[in-house]
Amino acid sequence: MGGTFDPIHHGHLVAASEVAARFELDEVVFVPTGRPWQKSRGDIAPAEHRYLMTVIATASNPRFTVSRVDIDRGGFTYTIDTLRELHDLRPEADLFFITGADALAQILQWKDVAELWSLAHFVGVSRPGHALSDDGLPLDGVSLLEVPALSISSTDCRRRVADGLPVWYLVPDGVVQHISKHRLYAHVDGDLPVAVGESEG
Ligand SMILES: Nc1ncnc2c1ncn2[C@@H]1O[C@H](COP(=O)(O)OP(=O)(O)OP(=O)(O)O)[C@@H](O)[C@H]1O
Ligand SMILES: O=C(O)c1ccc[n+]([C@@H]2O[C@H](COP(=O)([O-])O)[C@@H](O)[C@H]2O)c1
Repeated sequence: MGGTFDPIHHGHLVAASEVAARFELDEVVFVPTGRPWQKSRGDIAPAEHRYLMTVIATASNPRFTVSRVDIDRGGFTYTIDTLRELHDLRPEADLFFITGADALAQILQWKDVAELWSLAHFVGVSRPGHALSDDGLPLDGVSLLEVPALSISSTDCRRRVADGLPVWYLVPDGVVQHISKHRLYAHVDGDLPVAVGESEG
């Protein structure tokens, strides 16, 4: 499952858990983006913080792991590169790529989209507020799955932190503590950096 995970929340975790159960996956690899080219805001939290929060959030599940491939590659993150790299690392694995309904709706604009279908099977999951559709996508390349609806977004979590509202139970407890310890999201939608005293690496 690829994502900016800024921060990772229970919507991501429930979606991953449900896909793993329905498709009988051995492992779900969470891949935090390095530099997501389609997210226009300039205040994305440093990749190392997004990586650490993803590790913290997934640590208790033996089937969940986290990959640094997109962070370590540098430059903008494209799923075609993610899948090629994961395939090279694990040539024996059948790869599935989990995407929410909003991301799936944009997929025809992704880099080298025609090649994506040969590298992984895509699983589009439902997400409150977004229509889940495979219109225009290859039938054998994509499956759609209804997952328990959690109306949580990273955007809303960041805003809540900036407004002094709790994010307990929206994100895992350890992620609440990481955000608080490093004063992430103290400012959003402004010119100030996301993490006080740090910049995007
Ligand atoms: N609540 C949710 N239910 C199902 N899928 C989700 C949910 N939130 C995010 N996803 C999916 O998880 C993947 C990674 O999402 P991402 O890290 O961009 O989180 P986000 O909440 O959409 O972030 P932001 O609000 O910053 O855009 C995407 O494919 C997205 O569609
Ligand atoms: O490859 C692309 O062109 C592309 C464009 C937009 C998003 N993605 C991937 O989709 C996943 C979810 O992205 P995001 O920005 O919604 O967190 C993440 O793995 C991104 O790298 C990929």
